[in-house]
Amino acid sequence: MKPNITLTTLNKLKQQGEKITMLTSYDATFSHVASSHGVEVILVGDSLGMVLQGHDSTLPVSIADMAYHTAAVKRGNQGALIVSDLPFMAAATLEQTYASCAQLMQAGAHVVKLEGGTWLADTVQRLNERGIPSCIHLGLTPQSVNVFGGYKVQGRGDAAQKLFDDCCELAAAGAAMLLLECVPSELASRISQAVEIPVIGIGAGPGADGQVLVLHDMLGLSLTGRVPKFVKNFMQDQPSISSAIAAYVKAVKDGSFPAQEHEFSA
Ligand SMILES: Nc1nc(=O)c2c([nH]1)NC[C@@H]1CN(c3ccc(C(=O)N[C@@H](CCC(=O)O)C(=O)O)cc3)CN21
Ligand SMILES: CC(C)C(=O)C(=O)O
Ligand SMILES: [Mg+2]
Repeated sequence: MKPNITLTTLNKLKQQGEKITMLTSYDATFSHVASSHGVEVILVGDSLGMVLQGHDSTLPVSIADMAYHTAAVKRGNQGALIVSDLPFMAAATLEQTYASCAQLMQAGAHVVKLEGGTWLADTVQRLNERGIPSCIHLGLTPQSVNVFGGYKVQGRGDAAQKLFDDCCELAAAGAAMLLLECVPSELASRISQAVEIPVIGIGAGPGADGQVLVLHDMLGLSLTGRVPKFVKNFMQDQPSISSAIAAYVKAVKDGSFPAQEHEFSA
């Protein structure tokens, strides 16, 4: 039996320069497969609103949905660290944030993930005091798609320094992890080198400390036929789902994923 993955494990991997692998999963069976094929972090993502529920954004997902899927993931998990998304408006006030986090942690999450910037610094500190480590998701935060006016690359031009400063401030406030989505590779590298905590990227280039993809995307399954640039179909050259997930882990570990074709420039 391998020991369970904890934040200590992830910090050690970063220090040793070994890439961290993260993959979304929403049920017991896929969590069993992912965790037993070397995926260190399972993300119960609110992307389930799109890939499981068929919505055109993540906004309709409820805290009850997230708790339900987190509980299922926990039952299949073989030692991975479970990170669960706080869905849209589940952290609008501090009281609500506590109640939402309690539901996710009691369902089986080890870490909660919140979308946002420095305005979360106080929340991060208060959650730590209450025994809840947090991962802060910055860059393209899909719950703000209506503010952005589409799923667009973030952190270009003048926005780069602001994003860098936000990441440093959240790390100093005590965030356990950062997740950067759709940002230029150079910026993600610079942030990963500047903070001590693990930085996971999706569409953030090879310089992040780890990578994440949506399970359905890397299995080549799409409802719309339009996949983001950062996605690679790992089923292409593999005979089974298990071997596709193993190939993803290997490609992240050996640095062959993400390749240049999956990156965004400044
Ligand atoms: N299946 C799935 N995969 C995901 O990665 C994902 C979800 N769902 N749902 C929640 C968010 C939404 N995400 C998205 C969706 C679209 C793009 C996209 O089309 N990006 C453009 C970049 C446009 C630009 O250049 O500014 C691309 O070409 O990839 C990116 C992230 C990531 N997340
Ligand atoms: C795309 C990843 C990072 C996510 O937040 C999700 O799956 O919900
Ligand atoms: Mg999400």
